Amino acid sequence: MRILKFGGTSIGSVDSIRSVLEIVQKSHEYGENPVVVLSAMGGVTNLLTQLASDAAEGKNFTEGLQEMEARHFSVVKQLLAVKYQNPVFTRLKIYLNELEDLLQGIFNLRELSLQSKDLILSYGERCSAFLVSKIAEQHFPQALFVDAIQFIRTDSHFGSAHVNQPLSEQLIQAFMASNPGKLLFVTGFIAANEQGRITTLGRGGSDYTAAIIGAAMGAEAIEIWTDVDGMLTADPRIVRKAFSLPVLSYTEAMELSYFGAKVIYPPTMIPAFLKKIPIVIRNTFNPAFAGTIIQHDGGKTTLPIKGISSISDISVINLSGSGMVGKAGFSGRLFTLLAREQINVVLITQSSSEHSITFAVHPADAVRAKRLIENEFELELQANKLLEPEIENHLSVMAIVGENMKKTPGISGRLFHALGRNGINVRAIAQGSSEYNISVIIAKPDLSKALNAVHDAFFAQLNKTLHVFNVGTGNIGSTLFRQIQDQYGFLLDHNDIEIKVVGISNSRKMLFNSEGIDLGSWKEHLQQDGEQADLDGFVDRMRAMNLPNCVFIDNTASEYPIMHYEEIFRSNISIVTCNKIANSGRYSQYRLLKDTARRHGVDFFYETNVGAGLPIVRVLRDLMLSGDRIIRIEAILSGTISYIFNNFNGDVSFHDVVKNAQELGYTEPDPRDDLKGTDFMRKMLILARDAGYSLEPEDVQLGSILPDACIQAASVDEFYRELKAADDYFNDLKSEAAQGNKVLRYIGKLENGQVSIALEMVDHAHPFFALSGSDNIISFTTERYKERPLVVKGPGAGAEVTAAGVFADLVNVGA
Ligand SMILES: NC(=O)c1ccc[n+]([C@@H]2O[C@H](COP(=O)([O-])OP(=O)(O)OC[C@H]3O[C@@H](n4cnc5c(N)ncnc54)[C@H](O)[C@@H]3O)[C@@H](O)[C@H]2O)c1
Ligand SMILES: N[C@@H](CCO)C(=O)O
Ligand code: NA
Repeated sequence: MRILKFGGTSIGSVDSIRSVLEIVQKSHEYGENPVVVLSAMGGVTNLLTQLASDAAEGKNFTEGLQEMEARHFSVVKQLLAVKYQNPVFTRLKIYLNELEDLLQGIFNLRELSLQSKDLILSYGERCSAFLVSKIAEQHFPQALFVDAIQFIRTDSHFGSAHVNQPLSEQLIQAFMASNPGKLLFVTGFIAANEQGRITTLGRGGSDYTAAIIGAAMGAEAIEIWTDVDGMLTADPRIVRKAFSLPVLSYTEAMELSYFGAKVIYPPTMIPAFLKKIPIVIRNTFNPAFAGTIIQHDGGKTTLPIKGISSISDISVINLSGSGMVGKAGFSGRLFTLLAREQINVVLITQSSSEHSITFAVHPADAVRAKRLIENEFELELQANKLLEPEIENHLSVMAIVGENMKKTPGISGRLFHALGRNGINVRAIAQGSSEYNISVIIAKPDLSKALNAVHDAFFAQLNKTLHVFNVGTGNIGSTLFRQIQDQYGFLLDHNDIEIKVVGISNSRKMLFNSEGIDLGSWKEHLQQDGEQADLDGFVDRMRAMNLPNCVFIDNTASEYPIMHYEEIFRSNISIVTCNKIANSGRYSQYRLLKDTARRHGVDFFYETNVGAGLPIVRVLRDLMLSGDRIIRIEAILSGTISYIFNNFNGDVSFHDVVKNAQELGYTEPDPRDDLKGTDFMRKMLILARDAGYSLEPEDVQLGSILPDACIQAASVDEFYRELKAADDYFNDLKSEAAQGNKVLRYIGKLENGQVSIALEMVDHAHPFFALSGSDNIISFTTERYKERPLVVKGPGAGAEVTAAGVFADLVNVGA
């Protein structure tokens, strides 16, 4: 036999009642008649509570009664054939008249006892169960309405009565034996005391009814039909990626329910737990879904934890002082006191030095708890053996739960790594020795970030989400967006990485969307919905959004974003940048940024600072980390100048080749940065620093390829005019080289801690002779690559290869 319990939302509307009957039908086809337990129609219990208190306060309750009638009558009209309607109306009318009389009595007396309130609430379940039984009777002649007051016996603790389990079981068994072959529709939540007065079972009451009947009948399962897909890994309103768990043990379900998950109320599980009857959580609105089975063991699963639960508002009380050290009985007194005063202690931690005890309570209890402690420990306080108890508010508890964590090392490591990497400070920690649960206390504003980060850390085989804030939407930025969009599905399917661009800014506008900006139409969105750009505001907003796995990408050539790098790292946000200015300014700044990133455990990736997407920064880092020593670096690292010299032949003028390079996206936004050698200087400086030399920009010996007039030009346009005027100068250079069968190459060198860059003419014997397009080349001569250097060569400029390099850095964040 199965017990099917339907909550208020499941019978809240005509459509949902239809689904309920289909579910009953299926279950009926499956085997014997199920027992159906019903709550009041959605919202009716609240309505009745309101009516009762209105009546007690002498307020008019007629309108509410009419609403109660209308809700039930409208179901009758829609779901019962006309010929069956009258007797049902009559019976409902009788209930409603009784209810009205009761309310009138309360109104007259201006008094509402718990006993009368239970009686009033009982009409919710009685009307719903009766009504649904009558609708069912049209298809199932064996349907029978049952008022559970006939067989569930409780004490007289009105409002939340205790069930007399043995007696109730006997009565239930007797009732079932005398009603064979019936399909029972039973009222949930309500019962009766020994005098036959109506009582209610408190929170989770209808689930409890189902569990009691299930236990009495040794049911094969108790199905709790609700409006969610079962127990989820986390609160889906906060963690979008939360998913339904197929199997949980009773203990796990209790731990998860204790902190937050409102799907079931743990005490209702006890009768089922004792008889090892599985409880299945199912969704009335998605009946095809299997839901969650709560059973004796947690099932076979590879998941290290089952879920993450939380309480968003909690207060912590901290007690410290020498008075507790080595004093047996101190914590006994403390917690006995709190228990006696009905203060629920959510979590306790004590350090092994025994110098302090920290415990968490609900905020409403905090001040009272502090006063109680002050009274109880007055002597200790006076003698300074105990310091004033301190209350801290605005905190949350987050707990990871699962039986698999038992005896599995590394679980807490993973938890704290995820928290630490995201800059979440842990205020207190508790782990029960049962090892089902590790709880941490954190600041309330961090809760959402913590839940998401920890969810990703434990369920990462399902994917990790990188939240990207990008400044700069020019050549590189816009190409990167296109690449991310093209690659989105692949990354998700094959690497379980999801990239959400949640903030975009250029120098005119900025736009945010924590769900991710549609990269197919970012331009239009930014144009239409963007706010006025403001870099301070952009960074502030990024921090305020407080998203997990957050990455700031700098795709500008501006010095302004760099001023924020340090505070961005301090906010535990990683940075990926193709902007070379940060690493090629003062050495102290380079050092500070690297150290800050390291101290905060976040990534600072800038592969595209040298040779665009070519692996150069990475190669140098690996050489250094593995203990190699750089003897010499020789390189051509200006894609623009490479392109120019490779295409400055025949009749074409130097001026036109430069223009071409700019059109092809090789140059810096201001091409003089390339031609003056500034861009190359920056790259050599970055390499030298990464190789261990603390050089300043002025330490680089920079030979120019431009005549002074071009360098001094006031604007880009004027620069191009000067360039045209300098045609002869460049033609002379070209023919001089050609005469010696040589080519022009702008070559950088690092040797003995010295960096120089100079224009050279090289012949075919030189390894840099044969280059084409915008190719870069770099050769590392090291202790290990001494005879033949390690060489990296390929296109070192252009939007595609650069954006691809930024993209690669991005996906490596947190790897
Ligand atoms: N082109 C290449 O091959 C290559 C290779 C490696 C690195 N890079 C680097 O890529 C970066 C971008 O180059 P690009 O060609 O895309 O430049 P671009 O001029 O096309 O785009 C620059 C973008 O930055 C934005 N911007 C400038 N200042 C800003 C500010 N203060 N706040 C917000 N946004 C701001 C602009 O609005 C624009 O959207 C440069 O740092 C360059 O050195 C380029
Ligand atoms: N402007 C740069 C882009 C690559 O950093 C170049 O020409 O090399
Ligand atoms: Na590179």
